[in-house]
Amino acid sequence: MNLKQMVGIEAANYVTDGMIVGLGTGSTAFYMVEEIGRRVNEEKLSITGVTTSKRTEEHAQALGIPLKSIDDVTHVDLTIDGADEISRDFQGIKGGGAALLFEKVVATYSQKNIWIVDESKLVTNLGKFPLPVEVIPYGSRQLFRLFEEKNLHPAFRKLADGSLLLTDSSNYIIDLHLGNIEQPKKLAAWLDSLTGVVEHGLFLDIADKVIVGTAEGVKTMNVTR
Ligand SMILES: O=C[C@H](O)[C@H](O)[C@H](O)COP(=O)(O)O
Repeated sequence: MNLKQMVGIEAANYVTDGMIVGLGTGSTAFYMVEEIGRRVNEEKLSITGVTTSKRTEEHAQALGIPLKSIDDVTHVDLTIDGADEISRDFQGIKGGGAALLFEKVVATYSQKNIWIVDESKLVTNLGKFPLPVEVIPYGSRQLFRLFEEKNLHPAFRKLADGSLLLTDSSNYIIDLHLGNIEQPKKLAAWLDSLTGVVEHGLFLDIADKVIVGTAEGVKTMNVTR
């Protein structure tokens, strides 16, 4: 079993009957969705899933997990999702799989958030992983120029064929190659203030628990704030 599978299965243990569960996106969350699907089918676990991307929606549907839109539930009990980087103070970068917007919406309305990662995602400071910024296409080149002027080293996210990636909401992603983010909250506030920016991948003060897959086994860290 690989590390992503280990943490995916471990996190699925926190799901209990009757819960409304946010289902994250990515190669780690994939294993959590698989395990929840197995429990729904084999153990008759009764839950409602709220997905964070079209990809996860298709996956969960194929496994027979009952789903509702975020707009059709009163609350979300627990969301389990991957992350691209987690700093020592449990702040994160997400969106390497372009799902940051729906992920942040579901996380925001979730009473608890668990992140599942392998140990390579744990960092001292955020920023080595390029920070995804989701922008509407109209005016996106102006934002790109602004990021260039500010030496934020922007790059439009592209598909293998060279065309611009479109998110589930038909927006573009500009990745900022920052190297090191010294003040994540300041940067997040600035990005939030920009017209045309829909969302960014700084997930601050969101995680309640981090489950890490290491060569020595699974380690669970509870976040206290
Ligand atoms: O947009 C994608 C999500 O934020 C993912 O949770 C994140 O990129 C981590 O994905 P993975 O588990 O595939 O490394």
